[in-house]
Amino acid sequence: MRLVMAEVFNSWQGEGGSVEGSTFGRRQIFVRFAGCDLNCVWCDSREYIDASRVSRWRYEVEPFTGKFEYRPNPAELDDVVDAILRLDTGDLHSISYTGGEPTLQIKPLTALMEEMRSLGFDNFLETHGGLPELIKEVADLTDYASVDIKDETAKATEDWRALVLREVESIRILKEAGAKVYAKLVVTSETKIENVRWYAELLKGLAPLVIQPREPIEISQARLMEFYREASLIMGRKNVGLSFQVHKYLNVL
Ligand SMILES: C[S@@+](CC[C@H](N)C(=O)[O-])C[C@H]1O[C@@H](n2cnc3c(N)ncnc32)[C@H](O)[C@@H]1O
Ligand SMILES: Nc1nc2[nH]cc(C(=O)O)c2c(=O)[nH]1
Ligand code: SF4
Ligand SMILES: [Mg+2]
Repeated sequence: MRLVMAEVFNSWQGEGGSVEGSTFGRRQIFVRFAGCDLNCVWCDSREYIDASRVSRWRYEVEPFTGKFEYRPNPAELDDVVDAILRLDTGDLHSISYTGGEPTLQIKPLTALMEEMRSLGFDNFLETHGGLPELIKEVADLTDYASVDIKDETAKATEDWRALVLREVESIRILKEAGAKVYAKLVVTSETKIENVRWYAELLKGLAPLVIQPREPIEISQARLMEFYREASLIMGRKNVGLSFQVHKYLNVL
């Protein structure tokens, strides 16, 4: 089976903060799929959005060396499994499937999640959650999931409100399948407080929320904490947390 890959590397999870279901600070192997159907203005993986332009993929040869080997796309699934197992440092919390959007290549994603689970690994799905019908196909294979809520200011797609509703549906599907799920909202200085209230109402009683400033950070602390407070008043003070892309500050992948 073939798939269009971006990269495979070993690092620790830099996002998710401390809410229930977060894998922040845990050692993972990141399997980044190429291709995305959205176009968030602040996407830090932009070079992988158009899969037709990702002619080769890379895998780290030794953790934290930044040394990679390159292979042409499409990748053979077995080669991706080999790259993951070669990077197994014996202390892995889980395997992170990210991208681009991993659910767009649902067949190879499913096969990979099945294979890694059969080898005794937990599966962490990092998804924009905009494709609930595809989420259904991997929900039973998902142990942990981070599902984005794409704020209006992400400009991810035309009908952003419909996207948010699909993301909430994906969270529900994953929860019902037994996964530990949290929602991640990337905010900017332009994010509207009334939208934060709307997201919080949708998530109340469903899943905890992390609020993650868009990097590079341009939102004020005051504004960030205003969003935090509004969400907490609606969702409950134990169900909201902050998340920062900590790996970027420590210059690790
Ligand atoms: C690159 S995306 C890939 C997974 C999936 N397509 C998604 O958007 O959730 C992984 C995570 O990085 C976050 N992210 C990407 N660029 C960011 C930025 N500039 N600032 C903050 N978070 C960012 C996304 O919101 C998402 O939670
Ligand atoms: N260390 C580290 N943590 C991450 N959390 C989410 C990431 C992503 O790009 O999916 C990511 C990433 O790229 N690196
Ligand atoms: S959905 Fe994820 S990969 Fe796609 S553009 Fe947005 S942040 Fe980037
Ligand atoms: Mg990243």
